[in-house]
Amino acid sequence: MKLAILGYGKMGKTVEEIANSRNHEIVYITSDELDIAALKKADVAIDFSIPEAAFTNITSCLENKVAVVSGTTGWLNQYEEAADVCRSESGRFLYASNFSVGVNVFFELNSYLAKMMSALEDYTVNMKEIHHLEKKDAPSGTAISLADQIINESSYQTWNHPPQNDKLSIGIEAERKEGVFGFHDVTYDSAIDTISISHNAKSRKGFAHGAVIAAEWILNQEQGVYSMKDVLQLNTPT
Ligand SMILES: NC(=O)C1=CN([C@@H]2O[C@H](COP(=O)(O)OP(=O)(O)OC[C@H]3O[C@@H](n4cnc5c(N)ncnc54)[C@H](O)[C@@H]3O)[C@@H](O)[C@H]2O)C=CC1
Ligand SMILES: O=C(O)C1=N[C@H](C(=O)O)C[C@H](O)C1
Repeated sequence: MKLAILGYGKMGKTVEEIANSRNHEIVYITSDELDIAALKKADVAIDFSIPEAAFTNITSCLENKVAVVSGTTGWLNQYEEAADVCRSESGRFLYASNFSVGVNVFFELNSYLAKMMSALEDYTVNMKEIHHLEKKDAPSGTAISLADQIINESSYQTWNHPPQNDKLSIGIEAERKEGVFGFHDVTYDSAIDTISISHNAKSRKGFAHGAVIAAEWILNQEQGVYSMKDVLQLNTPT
């Protein structure tokens, strides 16, 4: 596959490593505004840039018939607009707040647990994420996905950060700490006991591996707006 890497920071460099190990050809790397002629040499672009650049990077790919996989967080207020551009350009677009296989299993577990807990009124849910000091956005995209999954399965209506004590809103705590690649915890608490599920990333390799797998997958798809659920086809309980 001919690959473009949009955003050559911590994730862009890890994607390069994984893509090389899977014998893909990297035809374009940028950490700046796109050179469209160079971009058009790629079959698929992988975007791990900054919140301010993600929307333009994604829509430029779609307008130039390059399939695009994005993991940049902090720009999702424009997600529906990007999906509309994908549809009107008959393009291929996949976004994931977290590409690691383990987190995608954790997402399924989170939805399942939320459904089970929704009838148990003695418990309140709260969430915590911890990331490295350079992270620009808070709460993390993954934490927002986890909160949205709980909202879909329960009477919670929204989330807030920093956390407030509110029966209708899920409190999300965010901590920034040297060397943490990504930690997420969902806790249900009552006067009697506590139930917690958590995921801890040991490096950035899982995120980059998932993004390259998604790029390989989207290369063989028809036009559409996709998620990691489509790629992984996890065997989830109903
Ligand atoms: N979905 C997932 O699995 C994961 C998502 N992320 C997200 O990916 C993003 C990048 O993370 P890191 O690599 O850690 O950040 P980073 O700060 O190390 O790298 C971002 C890079 O983008 C570059 N950049 C700035 N303007 C650009 C533009 N117009 N076009 C292309 N690149 C541009 C910056 O110069 C920098 O090199 C963040 O939003 C982060 O939250 C990070 C890890 C996993
Ligand atoms: O910035 C990061 O590093 C990460 N960002 C993503 C997020 O915001 O959820 C995914 C992962 O947790 C690492």
